[in-house]
Amino acid sequence: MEGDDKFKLAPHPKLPKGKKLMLIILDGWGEQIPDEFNAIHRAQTPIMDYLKTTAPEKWRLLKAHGAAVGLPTEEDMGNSEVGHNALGAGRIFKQGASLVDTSLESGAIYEGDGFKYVKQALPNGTLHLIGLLSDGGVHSRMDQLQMLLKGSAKQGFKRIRVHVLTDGRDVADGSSLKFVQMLEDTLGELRQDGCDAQIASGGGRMRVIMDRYENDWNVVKNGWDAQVLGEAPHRFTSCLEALKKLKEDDPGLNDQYYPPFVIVDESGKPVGPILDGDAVVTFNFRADRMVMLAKALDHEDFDKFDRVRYPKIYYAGMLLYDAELNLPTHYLVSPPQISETSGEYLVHNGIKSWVCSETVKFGHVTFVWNGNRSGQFSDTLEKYVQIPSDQGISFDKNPEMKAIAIAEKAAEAFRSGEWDQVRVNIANGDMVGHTGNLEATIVGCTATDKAIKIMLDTVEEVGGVFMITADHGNAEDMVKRNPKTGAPIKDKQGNYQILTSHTCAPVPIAIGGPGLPKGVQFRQDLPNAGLANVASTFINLHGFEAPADYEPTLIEIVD
Ligand SMILES: O=C(O)[C@H](O)COP(=O)(O)O
Ligand SMILES: [Mn+2]
Ligand SMILES: [Mn+2]
Repeated sequence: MEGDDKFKLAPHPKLPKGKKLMLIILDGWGEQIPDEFNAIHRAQTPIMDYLKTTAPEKWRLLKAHGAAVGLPTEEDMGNSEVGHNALGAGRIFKQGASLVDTSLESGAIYEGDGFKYVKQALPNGTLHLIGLLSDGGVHSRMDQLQMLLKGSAKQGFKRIRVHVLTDGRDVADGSSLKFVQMLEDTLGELRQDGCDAQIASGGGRMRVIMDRYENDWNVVKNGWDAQVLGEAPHRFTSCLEALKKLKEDDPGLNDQYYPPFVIVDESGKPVGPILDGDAVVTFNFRADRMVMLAKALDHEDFDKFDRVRYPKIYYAGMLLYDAELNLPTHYLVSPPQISETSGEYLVHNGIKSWVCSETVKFGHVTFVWNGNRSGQFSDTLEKYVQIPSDQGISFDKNPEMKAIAIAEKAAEAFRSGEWDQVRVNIANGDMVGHTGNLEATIVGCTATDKAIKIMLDTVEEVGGVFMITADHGNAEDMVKRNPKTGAPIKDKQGNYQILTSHTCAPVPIAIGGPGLPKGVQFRQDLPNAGLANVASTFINLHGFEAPADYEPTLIEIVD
């Protein structure tokens, strides 16, 4: 691995090689006003508090949303995919959301090979669109779906079926009613123009289709049964009716967790199973929660569950979801090309990395960190360790998650002296934050700080260096706010409206440890720095100059 000139980094003029670095990514941990809805503020976080207050020259904030992570607008909150891409790649790439916008606006999407393939279903095939109904901008966007629907009808599809996944995670719980109404309006317009367009099935994203990293294949099977086979435990004649009735029967039900349902006609027949000769597009641009379905749709050989029927279809993803696996084979828009990421530089310069998270974030700190690239750059210089996440429960039921287990394993790896970089992702702030359960999120954040203590104690013991940062905000704000005043918003019943989503808050970054060379501190001249500035910084701490095209380092060395 060593010796490839393209990746050879110059030694840093001042910083020595050989330092051991503990690199901790807190998922969903932003900086916000310390009020009662800030779960991080409410939690016991003595270590993070200490870092913030005792060494201001080694603590600062970073941008983690909008343009700083390649998203279309400054209103776009950050997310794990764009955050880990920026952290690992050291540069800002236009992300899927922006690329799809451009392609839809110019119409290029209909000229590409992907849509041409889908059109092979014409003249008789139905077009099925499957994806998340939301304007969260994390996995998909409502306005993109509306444009795609209209565009597809113009391209000649006379029969369209939409299989909706309700959100409540990147947007407010309960908002799915609004999105379904918007969708019905668009479908109504298409019907007026002579296109038979309808919703065919639905369900909440966490119970239907959108599992990730093979945590629970049953979630995908639920979707397959409803969307492809037209079979589900619930049958309704309209999607709005489904959402209302199911919530009446179970008032605590969150949009994320609607059970699968199919829409049937007056005779009780499902209106849109997927049949031979049909076209299917999964319209999420983000990959992680579409990969499993894409495998089920694309792979002739598939053994994760019994598909019962495997229709011969023309399937395309909105994006190529996995470039290594070439999955799916057909796609409408090319994903960002992210190469020469920090991990590749590290192995070519002999830096050994040990990387760990629990299942729900494992792919983020490995695959996404490496520019959406599967596998390791080196079998000898890297080790990726996955700790199984709890299955079948929402994370507020066990908000400590695997934080301590990850920390203990990381501490052990660090103490072994075998690894130059020990990199972990601690998931609690994000995964518990998404449940909207404030008390549980507080517990999750307390557990996170305890995990940090375990790792920093080891850094202290071994004489190493640490860097702690986060990928985007979430747990620091658990209430919807008035965008102008910032005041918490109450609903009609007088209850505060829970915020389950990420935020646009900046995230902290802290460096330290007994091994941090004297005089290293954060520069003052980069007030707008963001996550993409982190890679240069840790490359410096390993004793190398960062690649010339990376965003500038955050540190300087004062005498
Ligand atoms: O997929 C999810 O869980 C949310 O939509 C976004 O969260 P993440 O970006 O932290 O994964
Ligand atoms: Mn995240
Ligand atoms: Mn999240």
